[in-house]
Amino acid sequence: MLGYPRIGPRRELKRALEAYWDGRGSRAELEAVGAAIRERTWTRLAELGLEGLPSNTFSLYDQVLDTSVLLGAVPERYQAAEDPYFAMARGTDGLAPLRMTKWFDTNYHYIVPEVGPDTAFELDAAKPLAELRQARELGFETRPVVIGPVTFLLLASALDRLDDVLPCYEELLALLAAEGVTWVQLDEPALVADLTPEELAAVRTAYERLGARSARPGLFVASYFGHLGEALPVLAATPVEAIGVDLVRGGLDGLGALAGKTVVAGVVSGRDVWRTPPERAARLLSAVREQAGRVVVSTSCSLLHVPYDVEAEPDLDSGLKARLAFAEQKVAEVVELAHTGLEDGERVARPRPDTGTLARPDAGPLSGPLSGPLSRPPAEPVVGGGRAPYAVRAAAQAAHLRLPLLPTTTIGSFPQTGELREARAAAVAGRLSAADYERRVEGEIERVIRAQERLGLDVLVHGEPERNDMVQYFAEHLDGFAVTRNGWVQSYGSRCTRPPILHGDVSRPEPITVRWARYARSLTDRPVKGMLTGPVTIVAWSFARDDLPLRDVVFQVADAVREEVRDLEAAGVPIIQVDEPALRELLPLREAARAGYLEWAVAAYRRATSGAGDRTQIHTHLCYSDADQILDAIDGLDADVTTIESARSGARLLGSVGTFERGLGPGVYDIHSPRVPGVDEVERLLRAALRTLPAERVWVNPDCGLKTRTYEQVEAALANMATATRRLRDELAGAGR
Ligand SMILES: Nc1nc2c(c(=O)[nH]1)N[C@@H](CNc1ccc(C(=O)N[C@@H](CCC(=O)N[C@@H](CCC(=O)N[C@@H](CCC(=O)O)C(=O)O)C(=O)O)C(=O)O)cc1)CN2
Ligand code: MET
Ligand SMILES: [Zn+2]
Repeated sequence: MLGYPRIGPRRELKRALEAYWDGRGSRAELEAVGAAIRERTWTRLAELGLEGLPSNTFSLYDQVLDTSVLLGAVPERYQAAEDPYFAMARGTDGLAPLRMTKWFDTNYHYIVPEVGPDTAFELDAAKPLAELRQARELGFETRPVVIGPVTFLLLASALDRLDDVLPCYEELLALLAAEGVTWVQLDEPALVADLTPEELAAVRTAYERLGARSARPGLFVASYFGHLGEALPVLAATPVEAIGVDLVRGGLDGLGALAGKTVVAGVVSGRDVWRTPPERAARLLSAVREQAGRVVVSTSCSLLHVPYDVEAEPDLDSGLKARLAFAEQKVAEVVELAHTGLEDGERVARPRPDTGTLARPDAGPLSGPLSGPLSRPPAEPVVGGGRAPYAVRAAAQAAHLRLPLLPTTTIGSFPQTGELREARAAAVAGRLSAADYERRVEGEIERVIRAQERLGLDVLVHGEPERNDMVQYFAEHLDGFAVTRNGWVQSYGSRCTRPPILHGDVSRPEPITVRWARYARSLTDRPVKGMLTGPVTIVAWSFARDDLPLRDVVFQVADAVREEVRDLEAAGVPIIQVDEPALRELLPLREAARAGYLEWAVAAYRRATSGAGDRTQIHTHLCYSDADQILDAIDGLDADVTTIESARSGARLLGSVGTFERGLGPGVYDIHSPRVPGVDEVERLLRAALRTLPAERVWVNPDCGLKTRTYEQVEAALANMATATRRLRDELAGAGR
């Protein structure tokens, strides 16, 4: 398999990281936890019978950041920091972190490499060598995994530096060869997107050159998240010995070009939690064997994107559980398929390993997630929606809400304190009664409302204290979803989610958020906005059934959200925010499929929101910096106000949203970093926004929700945000507005 979860089966790494960051633990303690996780992983994989064990798939924060360090791309300004690695990842008091963004179409986030014309690449192979040696001491021979040069430079937007970076890779190959390493895995997921002729030429140059070295391990170039397309024949013509293909998403086209190569056949999906239908896998493996020199059975991508172990889920329905495979089960499938997985039933002449207790549950034949016609017919699109044109709505809302110029607001969540999480854990375990838990939530809502009043914010939120997560919470209250107890998947750094499992038809048995919105409203005279997660995001951050088109699944969720919007409005909530931070995430990696996706994704959002009256102000929130590509779609959502991440990339974003005709809140506070932005900094970002947008339509808000921050940080940052806003308001008033 191409990579493995590394947060630890009980999130040991998360705890160790957070202890280190808070000064409760030492760097040595953190390293020891990492070493223990790696040891456990190799031991387990070997027990499962996996033959090709990878190393260097562990990371203390992110594998792309590790690659920046490997290649010496550590910007000067971080070099003097006490811990440059975490300074790049998270920032320090005086230093903003590097940008963070989504890893292809996943909910994993990587640290964007900063490579300029002057970046002096210099190999620092300490990490891969240390992992290799640790594995050896434990008796395991491993295949080091590093991100390949083309993907690394494409992520850095610096492909022009290829000639300068290749010597580092050459040196790495020589070092690994000297260590006696026989294979190295170079990850090149960027090759499954549309590539320009220059980019294809870079693939050729890179692998011709690396392949030409005499003292080197075998080169295994791993592609994933789609089909290699035009890059396939290019790669095939280079001397690399092995090529990994994602047969779950990519299919068999063009594999004839790989005749002399080892094909690492990704037949077990690393992107879902369903067991692999054995007939489908066998068919694929047989087809590959006819075309390729040698076939290696593998996962379609790293297993980083799935939880560790189905067996850690005592509460899951046994019928559902029997259909599920997490990382351990998927590795067991790979091993099983390698021994029996050919269509003609021919056995590979190798002894079968003892998979012990980790063999699949005996639940009858493997099949897809669902069998039988369980579903409602696909929903009919809601045509046009019931809402008046924006100008009409805006006037109705202005009269109703009476907001000042440059209204201030937040994105929804307030800090999830330790006490709150403990109370929720106690309630789940039955140690705290439902009534007591609800009182705790109400207490927290009151605290959040009072804090916002004190800070002088204009549109208040209730703070989302009742939510463990913006997707899991809704999944827990909708039929058709199951949630896990330990199914954690890393999202970034120490932050994890438990993606719900969407296995059946979706419906909303009763209102979900209304009682909390009502309670919040009862505490204040200021407008409070209701807070919902949008249908695309709920599905994107769950593991969705794959027996229905994604569009139909999203529409089912949209109908449930629509009911909730209606109920909030009926309860008198004047502003309703429906978040779609994952709208961009599901954008197909290839251009040809994008318009089709955006059309139904936007239709789903409108279906969810268009039941609201004109006087109800609909907000949406998106948080990624590269919104440029989908601006028309964001516009198509037809939300009255859009709040969007921009603190770290303001200028670029503002350049493209200048034409946006409704309310817009470009984020002025980067909430992903513990750093508190100063008044001047916020003011500068606001001034930049006011240069491109008319003041009447500008909102003032952070980049995203505040749940990962502390109250101390949040209150200081929001106070600065409010002060900067007042300065600009006064200035605009003085200028005769
Ligand atoms: N699903 C999802 N994807 C997203 C985001 C998001 O908010 N949700 N935001 C963007 C960035 N990604 C993020 C992902 C996770 C978190 C995050 O804060 N995760 C929390 C866990 C959230 C959660 O499920 N909390 C539960 C469980 C908390 C917990 O750990 N409880 C303890 C016990 C209590 C304690 O002692 O603290 C335990 O179970 O052991 C709860 O609050 O109930 C974390 O890693 O710390 C933030 C952003 C993009 N993708
Ligand atoms: C990842 S987008 C988060 C939006 C959500 N309303 C929050 O504030 O947490
Ligand atoms: Zn957000």
